[in-house]
Order: sequence, then structure tokens, then C-alpha cells
Amino acid sequence: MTAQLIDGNALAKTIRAEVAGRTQALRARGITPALSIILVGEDPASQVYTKHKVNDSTETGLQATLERYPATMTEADLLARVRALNDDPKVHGILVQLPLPKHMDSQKVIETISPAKDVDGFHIHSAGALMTGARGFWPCTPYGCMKMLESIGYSLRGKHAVVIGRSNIVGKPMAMMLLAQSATVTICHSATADLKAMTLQADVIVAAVGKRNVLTADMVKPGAVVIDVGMNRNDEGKLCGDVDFGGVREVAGWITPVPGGVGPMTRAMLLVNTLEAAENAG
Ligand SMILES: NC(=O)C1=CN([C@@H]2O[C@H](COP(=O)(O)OP(=O)(O)OC[C@H]3O[C@@H](n4cnc5c(N)ncnc54)[C@H](OP(=O)(O)O)[C@@H]3O)[C@@H](O)[C@H]2O)C=CC1
Ligand SMILES: Nc1nc(=O)c2c([nH]1)NC[C@@H]1CN(c3ccc(C(=O)N[C@@H](CCC(=O)O)C(=O)O)cc3)C=[N+]21
Repeated sequence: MTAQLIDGNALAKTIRAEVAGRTQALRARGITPALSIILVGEDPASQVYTKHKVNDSTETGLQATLERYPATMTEADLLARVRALNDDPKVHGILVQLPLPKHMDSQKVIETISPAKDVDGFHIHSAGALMTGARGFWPCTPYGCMKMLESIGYSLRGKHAVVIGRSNIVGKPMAMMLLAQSATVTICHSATADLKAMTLQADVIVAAVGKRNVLTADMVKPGAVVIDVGMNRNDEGKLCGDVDFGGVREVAGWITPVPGGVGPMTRAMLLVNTLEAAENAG
């Protein structure tokens, strides 16, 4: 049996409509949720992503400003700009697009963002809040994956979830969110001795590596839920994920496509976080 598709585009659209409604209510009270996006340098993918984020915001009634700076910008100047946005009461969310030029310390830049405006959820304060169950912004990508699981009515309690990847922005927060829902969680990475032995036990697999065909059909238990976070290009230059979609869909119970899966959900959750930052401020 072929897996059912979890349609990220459709779910993101529903979430954007909810955000638009709540934004309208906030605007009626004189508050316009505002997101400031900082892009340093000329990375083509980052230019596309940030443009998408601005368009999503505007279409949903939020205010988004894209500030562009040359790759030669100093770290001190960037930190000063972030601090100015921290102090600006009209700005509710701050997003510094990654990757930053090599001469900058990304973590230092992220820690300079006020936790109240950290709509990416990358600040140590946000990570600590997620880990301890306190209130704070959740990173948009794993948050979007959780919404996808929720959308199919999937109960994680007692299920075995295997996360492939342990980055601070995807793998680790993903594992924390699954754990909070009482899944038994295994985190795999480049030093994992036998990845297939792990994934074959999984009821839920989240692949967040950045390499094509990390997950193939022989590695998946029949009926498992497969969430593909990866963003890669195939030999024809087309977008593809970490999962061998054609093979795995014949074994899995549910699967997310790339494009049209986790990517649009990441962008939708950024709108949710920005709206909530504005609601908290208001
Ligand atoms: N759709 C979306 O919205 C988003 C998509 N992405 C995409 O998700 C992917 C992951 O992103 P990100 O977490 O930032 O990437 P990172 O490069 O920071 O992390 C990749 C992780 O994969 C692990 N890894 C590498 N090779 C293997 C392997 N052969 N087997 C198992 N694990 C492996 C690494 O292990 P180790 O730690 O040991 O090096 C690392 O933990 C990328 O394709 C990125 O473009 C990212 C953000 C948002
Ligand atoms: N501070 C910061 N925050 C981020 O959230 C962040 C970042 N930096 N740097 C880069 C990664 C990557 N990322 C994506 C988000 C959406 C899609 C997305 O919408 N993808 C579409 C396709 C888009 C296209 O056509 O290229 C899809 O999968 O359908 C992709 C990738 C956010 N990131």
C-alpha cells in the first residue's frame, strides 16, 4: 500500500488563515505584528528564502522588513543593528538569516537577539525553555513537523521516534518536542554505527541531514510515519529531501514530500511565532 501524503502546503495555508484572523484582531487594537529580517551577503538560496518570508508575512497582514547588508559588514555593526531592533518597540520579531559570512560568530549574533523577539527560537533562552518545558519560542522547523503529526491525529505516546541529525536548529529541538509528547526518542548522527538498525525500529522517522537518500525503503518499518526535513538538489537540479521518496512511499504509512512538505510549514510557524511575540508585547 502506498503511503498517505502529509501536505505541507495545504496545512501551512490553514495556519496562515488562522494567523491572518488573529493579526486582524491585533491590528484592531492598534498593534501591527512586525518582523525584521536581516540578510548579510549575497547567498542565492538565502535571498530566495528571505523573499518568501517577506511575501508570506505581507499576505497574512503582518509587517515584514528585509534589511540587506554586504558580506563585508563587520560583526560589531551587525550586533549594533540587532541591539537597535531589540530596543525598537514597533519590532516584535527579529530573524537573522543563516548562514552568516565566515568572519562572524553566528551563536554570538543569535545570543544578542532579545529572547522576547527570538521568533527563530535559536537563542539559548529559547532552547532552555524548550528543554525544561517553560514558555518560549520553538524553532520553526521542528515546530512545523509537530503540527504535521498533529494534523494526522497521530499520538506519540509510547511510540519510538528516530531523529536523524542533531543540529541545534532542527535535530535536537525536534527530539525535545517528541520527548515532551512522551515518545521514546533516539537521536542519530554521523557517528551512529548502524543507522538502519535504528530506523527499522521506528514508528516515526524525522530525517534532517542534508544528504540525498539517507533513508531508503529497506530502512523503514511498514506503516511508519516519515518526515523529510532535508533540502537538497538532485542530478537534474530539482529540489529533493533526504528520503528516497519513490521507494519509501511504498513502505511508509505517511510521508511528507519535498518540496511542499516541511519547508512551507517552517515559514508558517515563523508567522505564528511573530504573531505571538506581538500578542505578548501588546
Ligand atoms: N525544510 C526546512 O524548513 C529546513 C530544511 N533544512 C534542511 O535540513 C537539513 C539539515 O539541516 P541542519 O540540521 O541545519 O544541518 P546540519 O548540517 O547542521 O546537521 C546535519 C546533521 O546530520 C548528521 N549527519 C550527517 N551525515 C549523516 C549520515 N550519513 N548519517 C546520519 N547523520 C548524518 C550530522 O551529524 P554530526 O552532528 O555528527 O555532524 C548533523 O547532526 C539540510 O538539508 C537543510 O537544508 C534546514 C532547516 C529548515
Ligand atoms: N535564521 C534562519 N532561520 C531559518 O528558518 C532558516 C535559516 N536561517 N537559514 C536557512 C534555513 C532553511 N530554511 C527553509 C525554510 C523554508 C523552505 C521552503 O519553504 N522550501 C520550499 C521550497 C522553496 C523553494 O522553491 O526553493 C518547500 O520545501 O516546498 C526551505 C528552507 C529556513 N532556514
